[in-house]
Amino acid sequence: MYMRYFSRLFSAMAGPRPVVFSGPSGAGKSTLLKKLMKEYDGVFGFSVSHTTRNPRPGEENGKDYHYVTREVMQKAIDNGEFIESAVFSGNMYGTSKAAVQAVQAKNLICILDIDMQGVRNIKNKDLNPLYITIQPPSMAVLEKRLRDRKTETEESLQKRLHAAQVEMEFGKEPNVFDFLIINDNLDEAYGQLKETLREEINTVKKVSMSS
Ligand SMILES: Nc1nc2c(ncn2[C@@H]2O[C@H](COP(=O)(O)OP(=O)(O)O)[C@@H](O)[C@H]2O)c(=O)[nH]1
Ligand SMILES: Nc1ncnc2c1ncn2[C@@H]1O[C@H](COP(=O)(O)OP(=O)(O)O)[C@@H](O)[C@H]1O
Repeated sequence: MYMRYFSRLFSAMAGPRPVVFSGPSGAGKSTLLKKLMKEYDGVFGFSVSHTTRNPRPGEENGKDYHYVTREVMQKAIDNGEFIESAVFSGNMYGTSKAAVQAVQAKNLICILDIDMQGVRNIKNKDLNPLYITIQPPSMAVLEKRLRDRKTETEESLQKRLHAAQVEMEFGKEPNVFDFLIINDNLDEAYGQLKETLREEINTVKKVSMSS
């Protein structure tokens, strides 16, 4: 009872509750997140992860990711600068403490886009986020979207598809995610996402209006 009270009080002091987005590569996480952040400017802030993968055309260093070498990333991990890190499809990815603090310092809802290893690791930390999994309607649709995105080589595509099967199973595990959204029709999935986050959005809007 007291524990729950104090953990709520602590969360309130740390600002709004962060939101974790997970799900297979190609499920539509970035598409949905970008729409959300555009519509609700000043409500959400993106936790900019570090990665050793190369930037894609149109991606910006410091906005989509911090693009770093393995050496730099490993050193920062060893220095205790990361909340969590993982290897996905042969590249390192991780959430730095600074990335989350930068968003929380502005009293915004911190959005994390992380894989299932990240979800497992964050569960053991005191971030206390809401967990949302974004899933594709089927493996065939996922493959088509990933191919049409034209960001992957055949090799990295195959790695992503393999990982996607595991991520899809993980999405069904009980007691991991608070919400599951199937991204079939984009507008419908986006509507569900907004509905899911309505309470959080209204809380942040009220606080920013009263300050
Ligand atoms: N654990 C963890 N996973 C991350 C992080 N940043 C991104 N990811 C995940 O890494 C995977 C690959 O991301 P990316 O290379 O951008 O490819 P995409 O998901 O196909 O657009 C996705 O599942 C992301 O959710 C992070 O900081 N930590
Ligand atoms: N509902 C949808 N219908 C059709 N295409 C979609 C839909 N959602 C996303 N896409 C497209 O599918 C591809 C993968 O989406 P993306 O947001 O990059 O996924 P993720 O961030 O989960 O890897 C992108 O090219 C995107 O434009």
